[in-house]
Amino acid sequence: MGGVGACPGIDHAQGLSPRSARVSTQPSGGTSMLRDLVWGDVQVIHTTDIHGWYQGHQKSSYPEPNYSGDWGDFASFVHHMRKLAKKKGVDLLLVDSGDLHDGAGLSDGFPAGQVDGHVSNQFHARIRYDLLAPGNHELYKYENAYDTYKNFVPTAKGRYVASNVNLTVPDAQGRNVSVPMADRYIKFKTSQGRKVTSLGILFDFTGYDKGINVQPPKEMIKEAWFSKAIKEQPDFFLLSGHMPVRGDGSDWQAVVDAIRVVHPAVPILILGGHTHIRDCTQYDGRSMGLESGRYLETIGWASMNLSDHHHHHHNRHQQDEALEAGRNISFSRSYIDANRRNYAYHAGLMNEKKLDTGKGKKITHDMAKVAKSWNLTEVYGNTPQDYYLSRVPSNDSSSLIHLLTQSVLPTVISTANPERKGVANIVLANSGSQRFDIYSGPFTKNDKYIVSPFTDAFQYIKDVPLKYAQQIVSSLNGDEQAQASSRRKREERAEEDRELFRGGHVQHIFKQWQKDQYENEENKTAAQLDLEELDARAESKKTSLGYVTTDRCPGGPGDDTVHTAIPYFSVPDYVVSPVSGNTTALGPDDKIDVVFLDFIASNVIRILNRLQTERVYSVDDVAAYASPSLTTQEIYPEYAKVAWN
Ligand SMILES: O=c1ccn([C@@H]2O[C@H](COP(=O)(O)O)[C@@H](O)[C@H]2O)c(=O)[nH]1
Repeated sequence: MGGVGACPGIDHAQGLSPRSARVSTQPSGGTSMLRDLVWGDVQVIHTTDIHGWYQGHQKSSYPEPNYSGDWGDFASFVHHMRKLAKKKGVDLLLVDSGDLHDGAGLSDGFPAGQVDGHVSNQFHARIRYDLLAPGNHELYKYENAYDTYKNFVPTAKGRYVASNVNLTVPDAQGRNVSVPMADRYIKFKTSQGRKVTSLGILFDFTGYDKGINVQPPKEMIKEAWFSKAIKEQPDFFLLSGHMPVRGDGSDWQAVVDAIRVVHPAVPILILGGHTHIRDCTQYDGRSMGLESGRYLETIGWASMNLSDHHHHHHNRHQQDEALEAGRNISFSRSYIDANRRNYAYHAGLMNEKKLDTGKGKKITHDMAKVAKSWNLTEVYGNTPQDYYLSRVPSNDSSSLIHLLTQSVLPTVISTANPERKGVANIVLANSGSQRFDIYSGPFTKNDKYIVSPFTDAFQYIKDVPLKYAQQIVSSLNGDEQAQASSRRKREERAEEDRELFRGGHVQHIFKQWQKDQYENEENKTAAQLDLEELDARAESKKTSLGYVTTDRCPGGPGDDTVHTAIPYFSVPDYVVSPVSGNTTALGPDDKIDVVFLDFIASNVIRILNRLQTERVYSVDDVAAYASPSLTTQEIYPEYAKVAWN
């Protein structure tokens, strides 16, 4: 990695000038906080887990301005970088690793009758990619998978690769047949004439819909087509896949091993995804795997130098390969904060105004048009302050969970059933239903898809004695200390985590990553810094908040911007509102309504039956609560209309 330093040729003052109405605050620090990209003779720009965030992060509270670049800005960046690569006479490839939709308005806020992700996929397709692969979110619902297959894959012009995913589709005669979602593998030549073999591999995902099939990667490498695909020697393998580059649930090492049996030395570059983290590892001295975050916050950069050892026009023999296997390739990686300032800096432009291309501006403009016609810009109310998912303890007044349990649920849900008016209640929710911070300023329709995206309904069990009702949440959360102190329990937990992962769940992994970053930084603060530095850091902390990545790749820190880790406090899995109404008059045997999300109904019933033996609760005791029906997606809009206007 290049050191921290100003880029020659950048006009810092102008580089920081505010640009758009979208975000009035600039990204953290100045360009002196940026680390240079390292170019080799092959480089990749990588996106993964965009989840519908094509309009970028639009709030001005930190760290959001760091990720304020939208898809139009990214298109302009790619244009300049491709030009730069051409000038340098090197290869630059653009790769995506799936999960294009589910998570923001431009994918999920579509009008009735359309398919989730259809329109946002069309925006994705406006940038030419060299390689794409499917994610698990493309496969939860058959209609999304089919729409991707029918309407998105063809736009990739032979560069969408699905090595282990099949769909069942009607053939010309109307009979159902199982077919690969896209090419199993592809071979192509780069603009500098290098021969590339590519795969697109999804992790061992089990949560797919009917009509879809995913083959575990470890089975896939035994297929005859796989042997055929890797037989011929390319200049390098370029593999994309919705699978973390290492750790639980990562089968990349198995794929590398399978290739190494045939090609001990051919360079392998892997672009992964799924867990939403920034990460990098090397499988051997001639391969590297990069994972590039989530939500259009991070643009990954991977580069390698092949020319030191190996001219790509030469035919290689196995013997030469074996010789080369002992020689390492120099790789480099960076995690670019997705904003205009950083794009301009890395593209070597004088300032961010120089970034815009006609195509980029048109994409931004067209997205705004869609957002307007879908009412994504509709403002429900003005949020008075930031509310954080995990930046503060969950009993802090700036906690989103505190807001949810103490204000939103009591205001919107506790009073939602006119027939139960006057009957006290508690409202239970799983904290996992909450997905993102709420930042001060307008709370829009777009925000509802970001903050509380699920459409889980509120149900209730009536007449539960208060003394039992009040114990439900702590029972649901379990006794963690007892779990942690038991080895057997820990192993059970690992098994549970593996199953969660195969079903597609990753939230626990991302949270652990956030926690590690904060703890690393806290330890550093205590051990390495003197008081004066601590003061200076406290001052700069507010504006330099962001990811502080530690990975397994050489070359120093990978984040392209120097950041301070965001504080992290864990949140209990289940949370609850206070008992509604006048509680002073209530005794332990008085009966109240227990309201909860349908998503957690079976757990609530099980726990109630554990807490008491007076009666056996079952699904027959459960009824819809809110009338008209309100889902988790609607609670903030409803609250904003009442409390933030
Ligand atoms: O309908 C739903 C689906 C999921 N959740 C919550 O999400 C997590 C899983 O998140 P991943 O990112 O897939 O790991 C799940 O545990 C629930 O807490 C939900 O509330 N409603």
